Amino acid sequence: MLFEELQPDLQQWLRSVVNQGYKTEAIVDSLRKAGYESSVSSAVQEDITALRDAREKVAVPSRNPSPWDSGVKTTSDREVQVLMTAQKPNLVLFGNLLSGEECDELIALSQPRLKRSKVVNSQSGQSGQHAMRTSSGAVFRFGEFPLVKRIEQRISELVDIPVSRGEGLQVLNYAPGAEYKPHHDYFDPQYPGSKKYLQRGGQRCATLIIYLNDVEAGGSTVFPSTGVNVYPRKGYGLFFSYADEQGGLDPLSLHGGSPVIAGEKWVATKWMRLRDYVDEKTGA
Ligand SMILES: O=C(O)CCC(=O)C(=O)O
Ligand SMILES: [Fe+2]
Repeated sequence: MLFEELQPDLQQWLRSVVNQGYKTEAIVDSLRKAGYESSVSSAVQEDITALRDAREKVAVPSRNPSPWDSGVKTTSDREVQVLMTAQKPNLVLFGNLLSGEECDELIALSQPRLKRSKVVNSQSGQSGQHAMRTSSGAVFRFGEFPLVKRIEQRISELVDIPVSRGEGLQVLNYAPGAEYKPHHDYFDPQYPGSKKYLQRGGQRCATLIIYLNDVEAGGSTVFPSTGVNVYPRKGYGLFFSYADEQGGLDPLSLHGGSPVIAGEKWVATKWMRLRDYVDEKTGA
């Protein structure tokens, strides 16, 4: 039985017990005790093996000493705080990444071009509106405004990924009730719709979400497979990486923007590729 065909609750439980290191026999045994038929419990054995293999292939090995050990990272124009790191998934929470004025200016620049956000259909590769992503968004071309150029340069120095490997900076706005349901930012190579995206700069390997305002309630960035939950704070940034050169992808990077309960939420997202990114419209 394919992992995707299992009940979502069962998928989540399996991920969690595999991540906690439980042995296959113990997991299957628990399923039997919980009343699952033996045909189901034996069918999930393959899924368990696949989950474990994927975990072992996880991107970005931990570096020792870590580049974040000093708790700050000084770029050519800013001293950014390193507030928290994790390895599974590999993430870093930054403070003081943007000033309050920079956040406000980015929101103002995006406002005239906000449009309902889209998602990519994994089968067809077409992008379109979907209930799983109910934000509005705007995309900037490389260095389109001096502020965008400055932020792109700062991000590149901060996470050590060349500007040329970044997709255009996106600003997203979530009204109350809007959300981005859990998803992976990488393109799963087993789906036909991923092909054309993978051709433009290779796999997506990392994401930086910059929070542009404080949200009154809700709107956290949540990683359901690990229980990590990050609340938006103006000027903070959340970086996570999930793909390596060998094709390893980290399923634990599953994440979403939880529904805004009160107020609104503004973020800027920078997605990064393994190779130089080729823009669809400009071809460069
Ligand atoms: O809004 C968020 O917290 C998540 C955004 C996100 O997942 C993305 O832009 O890829
Ligand atoms: Fe995402």
